[in-house]
Amino acid sequence: MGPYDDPREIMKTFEELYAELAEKARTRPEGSGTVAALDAGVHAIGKKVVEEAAESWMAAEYESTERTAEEISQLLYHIQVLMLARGIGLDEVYKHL
Ligand SMILES: N=c1c2ncn([C@@H]3O[C@H](COP(=O)(O)OP(=O)(O)OP(=O)(O)O)[C@@H](O)[C@H]3O)c2ncn1[C@@H]1O[C@H](COP(=O)(O)O)[C@@H](O)[C@H]1O
Repeated sequence: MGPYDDPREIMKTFEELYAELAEKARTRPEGSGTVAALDAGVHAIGKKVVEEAAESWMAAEYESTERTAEEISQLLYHIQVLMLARGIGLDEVYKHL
């Protein structure tokens, strides 16, 4: 079994994703969807957050656990993009938890 045959090998945490996205925002690599989303702005990102929240809700009501988890992962991604668009760090959110 190769290093990427086990999904646990390529999983990332919430913190790791945020660090990756912050680096994308800083270096602006060609072809990055995150950079495109940040350029589109808070209004467009906000609409994606709402869309993914609705899809998470619908999946939770009508779809499988796996599909629901996938929609939630997309919601978390778009939430992080919104945080970056507003310059909000993880700690600023965590202090309210
Ligand atoms: N985890 C994610 C992630 N989750 C969701 N998305 C985006 O959210 C979209 C999912 O939306 P939908 O399911 O509604 O799919 P869709 O309707 O076909 O998408 P759109 O037409 O709305 O673009 C995807 O097309 C991605 O654009 C993500 N985009 C990027 N990442 C990760 O972010 C990192 C940086 O990505 P880049 O900036 O693209 O390099 C990488 O590690 C990626 O894996």
